[in-house]
Amino acid sequence: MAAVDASRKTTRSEGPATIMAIGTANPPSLYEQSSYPDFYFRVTNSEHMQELKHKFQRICDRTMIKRRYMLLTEEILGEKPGMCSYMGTSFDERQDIVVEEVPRLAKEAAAKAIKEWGRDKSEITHLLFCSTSGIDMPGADYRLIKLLGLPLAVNRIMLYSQACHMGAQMLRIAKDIAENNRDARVLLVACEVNTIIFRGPDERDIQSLAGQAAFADGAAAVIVGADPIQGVEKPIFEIMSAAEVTVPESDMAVGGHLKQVGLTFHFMRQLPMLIANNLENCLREAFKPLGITDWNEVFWVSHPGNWGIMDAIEAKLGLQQGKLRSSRHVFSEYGNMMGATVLFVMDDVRKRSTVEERTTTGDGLEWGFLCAFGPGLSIETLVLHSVPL
Ligand SMILES: CC(C)(COP(=O)(O)OP(=O)(O)OC[C@H]1O[C@@H](n2cnc3c(N)ncnc32)[C@H](O)[C@@H]1OP(=O)(O)O)[C@@H](O)C(=O)NCCC(=O)NCCSC(=O)CC(=O)O
Repeated sequence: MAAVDASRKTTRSEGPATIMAIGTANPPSLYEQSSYPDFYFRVTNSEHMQELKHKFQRICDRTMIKRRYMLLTEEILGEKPGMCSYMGTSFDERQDIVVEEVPRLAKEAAAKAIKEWGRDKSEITHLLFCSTSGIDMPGADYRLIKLLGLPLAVNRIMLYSQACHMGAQMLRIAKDIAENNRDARVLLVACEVNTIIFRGPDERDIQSLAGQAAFADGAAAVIVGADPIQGVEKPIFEIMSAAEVTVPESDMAVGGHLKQVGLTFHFMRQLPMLIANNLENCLREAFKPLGITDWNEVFWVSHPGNWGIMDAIEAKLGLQQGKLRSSRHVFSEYGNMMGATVLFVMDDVRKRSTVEERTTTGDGLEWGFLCAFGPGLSIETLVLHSVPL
């Protein structure tokens, strides 16, 4: 028994899982939201639907997004008529793109994270990859290993088709791996290429139009490990705890279905209130061990969802203006990149903290709350600990 105890002790980490590097990437084509309706109605041959175009313009304006990146261009779409119609059979057209492009964009983000980490890529022990697009065998994780030249001994996990809470879920899984495997170094990647969701307009499907107005492409990569090597690895945040809750009877709140026509998308108008009403319990549970009950005492790393969701969270929880500054900034500059978005927000919080000469990586505060929500309704939460700057 003593030998088992000793062995368990030596195979586990001493300190908490620590975020050591973050890299992000977007495809080159940048779309200004103000002119996106012109692009969208032109490429989908829908200029005759002027009333719907005006509604789409209103929806685009209401998102508060300024610009977004998208892999798709007029040239690519010109060769993909199925994708430009509302419900044309188009699965193969989409797959041909995303199977190649998801690992390619992921590689860009991962290479930046590895560079910041400062150690050799051969010392990555685990790879966690999530994407809403590009289901394939072997998967995008396997392609990424080859593109990056990682050792074939890397332990891989690939999760497809789950959407916006997955970046946070990857952090939860990475925490368990890092703390249960001494010296593990986990590369986690969330990569979203919304080619799978692009489709032409239809006046009976405003929820799909809202998706066309908000979703965007991006990849984020994070390196997580415990007991950082002093002088080599630089901690950004420590992960103190992680949890997921599923809100009962809320499977219709937001979701999608992968079909021959690509990924369909729906969301309820009540989504902002549903999220805000359920977040306080998550906060209470997460911060109970620390005795924190004032949500302005912590820094915030929240998946934006949409502008109304952020407004509802601020109002319901009495957050001071500016608590969701990074979430609003990322949403307006990049749109909703599903699972990757919350990792962009985390990157923005630590970079802004440096630029604004704060005392810690978390806006000058010690403890932070990371949250993301997606189909289920699934709410992922993490408690983060900042480090001094
Ligand atoms: C579409 C929105 C801009 C609407 O914002 P507001 O409700 O504040 O604005 P608004 O009321 O003026 O609505 C603008 C127009 O859209 C219409 N409209 C809005 N929501 C609708 C809905 N659910 N069903 C049908 N119509 C809808 C309104 O009637 C209005 O039309 P009219 O102008 O004719 O009166 C916003 O919801 C948004 O940014 N959505 C992006 C997509 C989204 O929410 N994704 C979920 C993220 S959750 C997430 O990230 C998790 C995940 O996806 O997994």
